[in-house]
Amino acid sequence: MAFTDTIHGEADEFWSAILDHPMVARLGEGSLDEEPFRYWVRQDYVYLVEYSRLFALGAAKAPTLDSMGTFASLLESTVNEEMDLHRSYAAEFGIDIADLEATTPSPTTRAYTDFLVRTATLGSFGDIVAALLPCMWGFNETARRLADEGVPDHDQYAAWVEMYAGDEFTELTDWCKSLMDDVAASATESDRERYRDLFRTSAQYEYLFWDAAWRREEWPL
Ligand SMILES: Cc1ncc(CN)c(N)n1
Repeated sequence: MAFTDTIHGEADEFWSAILDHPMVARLGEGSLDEEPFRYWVRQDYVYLVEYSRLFALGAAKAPTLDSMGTFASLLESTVNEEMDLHRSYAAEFGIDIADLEATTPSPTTRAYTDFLVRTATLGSFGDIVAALLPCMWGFNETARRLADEGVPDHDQYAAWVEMYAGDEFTELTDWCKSLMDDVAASATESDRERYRDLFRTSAQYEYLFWDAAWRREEWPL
């Protein structure tokens, strides 16, 4: 059985919990207040800077030229397309780019990105794919399920749903799933156990990232 089929049930529990979170549910309904969303935009921008390093490290460790090329284009599209969405949100909110880039990462952003970059630095190519998978699968699944209920009647939230439910992001997610399946097919049982653990950790952080935005989490001192 393909690796992503073996974790499908568990993954689904994470995506359902994320969908039920009030931050996500209200974004989908178009009723989310601007403040938590502004917080999310700032935190996600600094998250994406570190997340992009995952692609650079993935390209460096890629076992084939084909996967090296895809990691390079994922790096390019994150920095120039996905982050453009955030730059356009910032412009609409009157936040300038220097201010956006100077955002202090929250405890959750810091912990999540440290986990990703540590995994990419010390781990194998398979470890990188396992830690990356929930970032793509989770966003794509969340946005597609929200889109199934109807695109929110709110320009900024509609743009969010359209970007992450769109064909390009869906294709990249499918590619990431099949890459995970290929890597896991030739891995040992203990490698597969580690991939599962890395997948779970990133999926937990995906939930916590939404929750931190909802609570507008800050450092205590
Ligand atoms: C926290 C988080 N996870 C995933 C994605 C999708 N690249 C994102 N923008 N932010």
